[in-house]
Amino acid sequence: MYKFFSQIVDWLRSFFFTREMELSLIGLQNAGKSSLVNVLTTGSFQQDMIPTVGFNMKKITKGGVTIKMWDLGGQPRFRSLWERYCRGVQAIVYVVDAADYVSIESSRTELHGLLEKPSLRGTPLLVLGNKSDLPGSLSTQQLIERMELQALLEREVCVYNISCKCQTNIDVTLEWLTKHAKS
Ligand SMILES: Nc1nc2c(ncn2[C@@H]2O[C@H](COP(=O)(O)OP(=O)(O)OP(=O)(O)O)[C@@H](O)[C@H]2O)c(=O)[nH]1
Ligand SMILES: [Mg+2]
Repeated sequence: MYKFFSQIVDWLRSFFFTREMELSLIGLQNAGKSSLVNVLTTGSFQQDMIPTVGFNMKKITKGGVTIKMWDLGGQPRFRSLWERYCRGVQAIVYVVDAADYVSIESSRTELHGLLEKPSLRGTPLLVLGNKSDLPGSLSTQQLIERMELQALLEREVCVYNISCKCQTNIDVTLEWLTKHAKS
């Protein structure tokens, strides 16, 4: 019932006060970017996902903010697209599989390589350690260390542990995003 009323309030608010933002979801294949988009747009999690080919775009309106999300493919052949789709967005959302110790180094290298691009200087970064439901997944502190996030000095950086599967910390993620909308 509460959900129903909040949807109506969102819908009414969207006519009068909607602000906008654009963000890009980046990260290695299998990190859970498209799963996050699904959870944000439909509220549901799917185990069997098809890897993203190129990119997809989805829009949601939450809390008076319309968020345009570019969901990029994480396979090596699509990573050259990342910079282009991160230019001019209000936030870069970098998703990491926090339970995959093998790929974390490659994830760190890709992130730092991307953020070196002058066109992305100063763009706020939200790092999401996904799959916190899996045993042994990295804590936020471990993620900060393994991803060398303390070395990123020229921008706002925030880190959360999330689980798309259990919908953990999806609310704080959304809150962070809507705070970064254009005023
Ligand atoms: N246990 C668990 N599995 C998850 C979670 N989020 C996503 N997955 C699984 O991880 C796999 C990859 O998810 P996707 O959302 O397709 O990953 P992606 O980052 O979009 O991958 P690409 O499109 O190839 O870049 C799927 O099997 C999902 O079911 C989570 O929070 N917990
Ligand atoms: Mg995908």
